[in-house]
Amino acid sequence: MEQTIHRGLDGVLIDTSKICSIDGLKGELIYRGYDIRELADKASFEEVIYLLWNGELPTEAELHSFQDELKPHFAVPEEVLGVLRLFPPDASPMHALRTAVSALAAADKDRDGVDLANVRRIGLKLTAQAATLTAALQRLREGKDPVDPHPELGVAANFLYMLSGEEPTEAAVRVMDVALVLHAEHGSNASTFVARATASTLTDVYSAITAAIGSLKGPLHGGANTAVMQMLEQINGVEDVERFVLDKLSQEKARIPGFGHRVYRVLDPRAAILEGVAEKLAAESGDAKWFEMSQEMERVMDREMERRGKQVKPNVDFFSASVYRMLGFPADMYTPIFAVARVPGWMAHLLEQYADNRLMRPKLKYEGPRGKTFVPLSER
Ligand SMILES: CC(=O)SCCNC(=O)CCNC(=O)[C@H](O)C(C)(C)COP(=O)(O)OP(=O)(O)OC[C@H]1O[C@@H](n2cnc3c(N)ncnc32)[C@H](O)[C@@H]1OP(=O)(O)O
Ligand SMILES: O=C([O-])CC(=O)C(=O)O
Repeated sequence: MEQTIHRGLDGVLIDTSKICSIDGLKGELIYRGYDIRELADKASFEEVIYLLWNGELPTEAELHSFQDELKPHFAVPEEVLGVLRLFPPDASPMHALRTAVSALAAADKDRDGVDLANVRRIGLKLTAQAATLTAALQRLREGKDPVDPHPELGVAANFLYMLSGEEPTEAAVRVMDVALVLHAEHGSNASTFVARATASTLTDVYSAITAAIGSLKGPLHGGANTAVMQMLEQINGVEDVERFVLDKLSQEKARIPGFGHRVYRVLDPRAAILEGVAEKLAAESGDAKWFEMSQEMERVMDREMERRGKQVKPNVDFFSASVYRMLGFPADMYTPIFAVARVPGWMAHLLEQYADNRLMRPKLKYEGPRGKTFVPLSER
């Protein structure tokens, strides 16, 4: 029987889900019924985590009790901080984060349980500890000791606190919160699919999240935010953007990081929000260089893609790069920060997967040889 091949699983529905809806033609992103624009404007990261895991926004009392549940989980065992020290400074921080998250299983007696209460407990732990590990990693790369988590702060504020050792301003926490909310969830993207496929064997949460971090690292996925800043750093100001883009596009199979998306044919709504955040930060800081270069690149790409008849617009990784730059983060830390934001999204999908599991096992169309005669080793 002739079977259709969907390379890259393009357009393939693998299951039903109640978590996230994306309309790539309208540029619409919805978490559990709420438009991302409204959530980015009005909700904290913790409210969004609660929403993703429970299907409803929390009441004030529910939010406080959720925050209280999360706070004790930030501390990371000393041995796991030691895992971060194993990596040389020039290794991608995603290798260190992935390995340390995997090592967190060592200190967890109930590391294998996939009943929903245990999955949720590990979800709280990984949400808090991904932030701690990412901040600690950056401190170690700067030759400084990690800062213990603040017992009273949530994810955005604690992350900034553990980076600098100082309580962050309300404005910085708000920008961080918006970035975390925007990156928290995006349907069956590559890393979430990997998390769900891994969990579908009924293996543990640590294995699924470790696999997802490995998938997020790639330059076609979360790794693109680092690649965007590394690209901007190669360009000599706004005047040089057009030359750079045209040079790049003249190369075969060239991809400009931060542009294009498997689902969006119009502007990614998260990119539009981050563009606004970047513009505001540029005006406040007086350092508009990265924002202006990004805007010029968007203009040149719009013109060139339209000329080529392609619908390729900025994605979430494009303007997050200049936002993170203005918050003072080094380029290669952008993808670990994406992972911190995405852990709760992955966890929402693991809760859904474990609640009603079916082993994921697609097929490949075999096109190799058949009927070969085995020749003994001594005669080959
Ligand atoms: C959080 C996230 O994961 S968001 C995505 C982050 N990734 C990036 O920013 C990396 C750069 N972008 C890309 O490589 C791609 O756009 C992807 C991988 C994200 C999506 O790829 P696909 O859905 O497979 O689209 P595909 O690669 O088929 O592109 C369609 C056309 O647009 C063009 N195109 C797509 N993205 C780009 C880009 N970034 N730069 C230049 N041209 C592009 C391609 O040349 C292609 O044309 P062709 O059919 O003539 O070859
Ligand atoms: O949905 C995708 O393919 C990639 C993406 O934007 C995300 O994971 O945020």
